[in-house]
Amino acid sequence: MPKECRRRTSKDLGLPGTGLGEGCRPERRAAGKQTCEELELLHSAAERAQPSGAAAAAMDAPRVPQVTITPEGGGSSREMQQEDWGDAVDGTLRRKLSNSSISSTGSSVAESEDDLLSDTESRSKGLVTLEHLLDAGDQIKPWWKLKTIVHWPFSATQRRKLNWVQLAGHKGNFKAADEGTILKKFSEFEMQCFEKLKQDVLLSFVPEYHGVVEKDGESFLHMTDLLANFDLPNVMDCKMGVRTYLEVELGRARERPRPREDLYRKMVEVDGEGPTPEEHSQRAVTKPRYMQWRETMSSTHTLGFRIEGTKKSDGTCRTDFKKTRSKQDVMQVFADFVGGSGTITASYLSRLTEIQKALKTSEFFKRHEVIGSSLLFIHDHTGRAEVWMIDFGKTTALPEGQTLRHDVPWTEGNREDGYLWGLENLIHTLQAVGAGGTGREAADTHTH
Ligand SMILES: Nc1ncnc2c1ncn2[C@@H]1O[C@H](COP(=O)(O)OP(=O)(O)OP(=O)(O)O)[C@@H](O)[C@H]1O
Ligand SMILES: O=P(O)(O)O[C@@H]1[C@H](O)[C@H](O)[C@@H](OP(=O)(O)O)[C@H](OP(=O)(O)O)[C@H]1O
Repeated sequence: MPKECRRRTSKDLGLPGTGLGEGCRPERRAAGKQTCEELELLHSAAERAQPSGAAAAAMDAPRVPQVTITPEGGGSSREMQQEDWGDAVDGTLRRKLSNSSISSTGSSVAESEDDLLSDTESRSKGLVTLEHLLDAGDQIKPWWKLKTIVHWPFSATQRRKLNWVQLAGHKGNFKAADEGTILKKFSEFEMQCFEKLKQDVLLSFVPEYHGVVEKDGESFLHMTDLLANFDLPNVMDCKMGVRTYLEVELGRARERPRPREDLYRKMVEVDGEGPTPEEHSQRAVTKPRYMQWRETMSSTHTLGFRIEGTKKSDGTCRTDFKKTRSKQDVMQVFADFVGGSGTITASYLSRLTEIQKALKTSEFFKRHEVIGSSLLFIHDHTGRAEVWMIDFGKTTALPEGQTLRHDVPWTEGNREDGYLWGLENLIHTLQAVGAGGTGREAADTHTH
């Protein structure tokens, strides 16, 4: 998601009480970022420029367009110059694209580039300790603009640190809150989604949302901790869809390629032959290039979802699924995760079927491009098993009147995300596990 959107302060949003310097990074904004309103404009403009391809074919053989972003000028990054804008068909759009910076992690491309050495280490790999953000005496300002008032009845015992499971995202994105709830770094897109979901059939499949809270000029989304009522939970995060980056990110990368050394290093760690000779020579890759490579290495392209991480009740965590691509590999991970329990598998399947049904009737889902969102699987020894939809940091509204099918191939401009197709494959995969499959015998089942 737009990182600056996540980090916006009350003052950015026209609210009283905090200074721009508190919590956010105004100097980074000034260095060429854009507002969420501008991003919405971008989406609309991109739509006008490339109307929906309305891919009619069912998604049984996903086409993955080759959208390769290569730096200009023999592979070196190029700063967009003011005079370049003169070439633009739509100068406003191009200027905004050149300034955009999008991610759902709360750290901008510029920030990541400032912080190359720590990127890999900064992503959560499982068990984390959440700090309580607020002290008992802190006053929470009502987020009046959003018509949300947050009450904060803190007691000393509730202020203890929380041992928690975070299978994806950047460390530090979450804080502990009062009992049974957590705080996630603010994202305007995610906040808007939570607000809209209040009136949607998907409401019972997303964490309960308690509004926005603010501390030291930084804003957070206050939501239910889905792990709170489990005893030594087993947790799995599956990132849904055939695509993990927004179309607008591609546009920006074309306008202003910014090869990143940290992403190059992450790529080489997994596959020394991943980078092209040019990328090897400059020791950097652009973000969409990295994201596309991640998608093809994992099951995102072949199945429409991928496993991000697992944590088991014995405390072991795994986030090394970058090369888990085939249906049999995915089945093996699931079989291990449910520990052979037919009851757990059946509960998960029943919940997934409910989610699938709700998605097919959801007005919200129809009108949003859902990118980078996950299904969070949680079960424990009591036999309780739940699946929840999380992470709407890159879920963006479509222009008025446009809808998506979510089960047809993506072609640039149609904004399809393949979420429903991925969900169907996920259900089939789990059914195969429930039928006794461990993954080893699945080589002959159909994968794409
Ligand atoms: N409401 C919740 N209750 C319990 N755990 C959660 C909740 N929301 C997120 N998590 C945990 O935190 C992890 C990261 O969540 P999320 O994807 O929302 O963060 P993010 O920073 O937006 O990640 P990314 O950078 O991958 O987009 C999840 O994998 C899950 O383990
Ligand atoms: O899983 P990996 O291999 O660690 O790669 C990260 C992953 O694809 C995240 O989804 C992405 O954040 P967004 O979804 O927020 O864009 C992040 O970009 P970032 O480095 O710009 O944060 C990548 O580094």
